[in-house]
Amino acid sequence: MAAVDASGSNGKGQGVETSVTYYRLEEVAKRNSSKEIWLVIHGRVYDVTRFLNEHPGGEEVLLEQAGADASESFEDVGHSSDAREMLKQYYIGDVHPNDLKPEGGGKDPSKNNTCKSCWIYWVFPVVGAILLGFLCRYYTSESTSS
Ligand code: HEM
Repeated sequence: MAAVDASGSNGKGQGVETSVTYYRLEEVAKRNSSKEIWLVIHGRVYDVTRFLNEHPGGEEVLLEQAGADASESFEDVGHSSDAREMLKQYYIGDVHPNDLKPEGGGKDPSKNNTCKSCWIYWVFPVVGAILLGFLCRYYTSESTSS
C-alpha cells in the first residue's frame, strides 16, 4: 500500500490543502495496466484509469507511460492549458519526497556553479591576452628606442 503521510480524502487533492497523500515510485510503477493506470507528472501522481478512453491523444500513449514519470512526454506534446486544468481531476497525491529527483530545486545551485565556472573560463584568457599585448608593446618600444 502507498505510504500515507497525512489523512484526508485523496480524491480531488487540489481543494484540500491540509493533507497530502504521498506515494512511493514503486507503488506507482505497479499501476501500469489498462485496469489501473497511474502517472507521475512533475512530482504529482495521477490516476488516469477512467481517462484512458477519453484521452484525445489516444490510450496507447498513456499506456506507454503507465506507472512511470510522464513529465517529459506530457510537456513534449505541448498540452494546452485546458489539458493542464484537467490534470486536477485525476490528481491523487504527491511523489514521496525521498523518491523525488532534484528536478527544480536541485538544479539551480548547479546552474549557478556552471555559470560561475563559465565566467572564469573567459576572464582568464581575456586578462592573459591584455597582459600579452602590454608585454609585446613594451618589448617592441624598447627594441625601437635602442
Ligand atoms: C493526465 C494526463 C493527461 C491529460 C489530462 C491529457 C489531456 C490531453 C488533452 C486535453 C489533449 C487535447 C489537446 C490539448 O488540449 O492539449 C491531449 C492530447 C494529446 N496528449 Fe494528452 N493528456 C495527458 C497525458 C498525456 C501523456 C502522458 C502523453 C504522452 C505522450 C500525452 C499525449 C498526448 C498526445 C500525443 C495528444 C495529441 C496531440 C495532438 O493531437 O496535437 N498525453 N491530451
